[in-house]
Amino acid sequence: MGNMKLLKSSKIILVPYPAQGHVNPMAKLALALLSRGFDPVVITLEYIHHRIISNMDPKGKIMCMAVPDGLEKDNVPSDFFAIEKAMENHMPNHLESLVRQIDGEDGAVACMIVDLLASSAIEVARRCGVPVAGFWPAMLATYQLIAGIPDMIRTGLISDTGNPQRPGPICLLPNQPELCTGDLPWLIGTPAARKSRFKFWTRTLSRSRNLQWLLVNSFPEESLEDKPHKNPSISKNEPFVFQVGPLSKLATIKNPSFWQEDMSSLQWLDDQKPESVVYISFGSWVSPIGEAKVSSLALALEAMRQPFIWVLGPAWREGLPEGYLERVTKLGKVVSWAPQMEVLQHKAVGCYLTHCGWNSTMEALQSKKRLLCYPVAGDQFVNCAYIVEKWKIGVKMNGFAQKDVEEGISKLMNDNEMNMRLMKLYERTMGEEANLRAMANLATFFDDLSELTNKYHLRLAP
Ligand SMILES: O=c1ccn([C@@H]2O[C@H](COP(=O)(O)OP(=O)(O)O[C@H]3O[C@H](CO)[C@@H](O)[C@H](O)[C@H]3O)[C@@H](O)[C@H]2O)c(=O)[nH]1
Repeated sequence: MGNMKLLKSSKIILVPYPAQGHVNPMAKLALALLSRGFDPVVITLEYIHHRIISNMDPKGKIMCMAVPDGLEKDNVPSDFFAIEKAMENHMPNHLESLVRQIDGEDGAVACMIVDLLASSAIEVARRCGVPVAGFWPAMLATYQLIAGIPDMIRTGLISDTGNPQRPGPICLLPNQPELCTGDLPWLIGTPAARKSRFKFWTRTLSRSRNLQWLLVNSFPEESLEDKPHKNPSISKNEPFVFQVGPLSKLATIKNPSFWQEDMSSLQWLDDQKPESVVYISFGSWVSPIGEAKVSSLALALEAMRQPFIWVLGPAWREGLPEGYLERVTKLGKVVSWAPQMEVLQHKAVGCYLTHCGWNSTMEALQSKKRLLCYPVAGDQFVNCAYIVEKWKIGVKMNGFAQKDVEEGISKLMNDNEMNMRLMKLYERTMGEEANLRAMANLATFFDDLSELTNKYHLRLAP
């Protein structure tokens, strides 16, 4: 009897990193778990918990819990290092008590799924004796870049503090776009900031090395192997990779938005001509691109009489020329936060000027919209290389002078074959067959997990 009860461990704890582009795919994974009969519990830092709790879809089905973050009330960290501090110094002990409490005496937790960027939670799972899988919310190619750090140091491409020693190129796998050392995701900000980010990644890597599984939010076709596999380029002590995405297509629910979506965007779009509008958003996470660029883009759109809908948070608006918003009321719409998926699906939107965040990229593909790429930081340069060079469903912007914007839009809209490529890529990555493959990968993970958890609990049972 004891065993019977123990085998019923059905809770799966999910720990996302607290950024919109990380919480969204994790919520979709939670839904997929729910539909397989598990009870997902999403645990986030307090300040994020309060924002997503009322937007978590379907209501009441996915349990959300908070851990204290050590932040003053209403103090929302927007800075990478402030979040790192909260996740490293504050979260682990609180998370550990919470996990032990949920797990109870009979081991109710089947496993924890932890975003690799929240890697302190991997150690918590290990301390609690709970099986743990890693989650990578982006392309497998960007994970491979991080996992390749020891090799890059060994071959002298980068120093042991992550500093590029020569321009590149970096070879990932055959038939992949060529990258240069400038594309490495930790090269953001001052030399000291770059070093700290590099440290963050080496620590992430050392904690995730011995994971048994890694779930990746990308489509099986992205790499050479469709089935769950060990990373071909790296040593045997690596997790099994399960490509279970893109989760934006696999589980269709509304994103648990951190901010209120401006729904008037959709009515405004209803009044525009088909494919006439540029949607502009740089995601939730990158630092402002600077007042000069915002101003230049704003003036270019106005001079071109180019209809637009532009997501601009308060910190970004300072770059707008004086009186701009009043001047362009008919031409464009500036919002603080948009219902992005609905906007992208709207027939009035012709293309998307994007920072190339992975979720935005997948949502654009799902909506079959072409991309004007302006990568800013992190994995966005790699994503951009795939969009422009490998898949050819977008063009890269070099700047925001009127000439650049005109050239970008006209290249995009006059390329008659781009639509065809979009359709084909959509089919290959999100069509019925692709979905079945991603589901099958997810199912293999579940099988693996239940085999392990059964053994695990049987072993614990007297
Ligand atoms: O007005 C808006 C703007 C964005 N979104 C949503 O916010 C998410 C943004 O995700 P993403 O495009 O991945 O951008 P970030 O939030 O900036 O994501 C971070 O995390 C991603 C996954 O690791 C990385 O690929 C990015 O480079 C990194 O900046 C998407 O689901 C959008 O639909 C909205 O709902 N409304």
